[in-house]
Amino acid sequence: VKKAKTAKDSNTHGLTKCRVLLAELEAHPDAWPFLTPVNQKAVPGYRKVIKKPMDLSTIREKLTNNQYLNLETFIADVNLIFDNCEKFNEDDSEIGRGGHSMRRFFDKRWTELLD
Ligand SMILES: Cn1cc(C(=O)NCCCNC(=O)c2ccc(F)cc2)ccc1=O
Repeated sequence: VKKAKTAKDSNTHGLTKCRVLLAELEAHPDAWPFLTPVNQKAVPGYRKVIKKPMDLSTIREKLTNNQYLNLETFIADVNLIFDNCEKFNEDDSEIGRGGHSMRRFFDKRWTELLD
């Protein structure tokens, strides 16, 4: 029997789904370019082109610090990783293909986890 949803309940369930989704993204074979912030000293042009860098370790930090209000704000940061990747990398490159692969995986998994 589905309990009446309070704001707190939705938040808790939403955050549990964030933890599940983040763990799966971190464990994905194509996750390696996205596990840590892009090294802006080592990657020419990145600082100028990408206005809002994002990566899985930063999302992990924000989740640990309770900085995500709900599933939507979490999904927005994950999509930022993939949008940055598409902006900076050719589709036909190792990292570009990895970003598309991860986005397809994420889209499938969060829609499966929806209530
Ligand atoms: C998302 N993006 C990443 C890069 C990039 O060059 N990233 C370097 C990845 C180096 N990191 C690793 O190799 C690694 C990290 C953790 C791990 F557990 C195993 C391997 C360049 C453009 C771009 O748009």
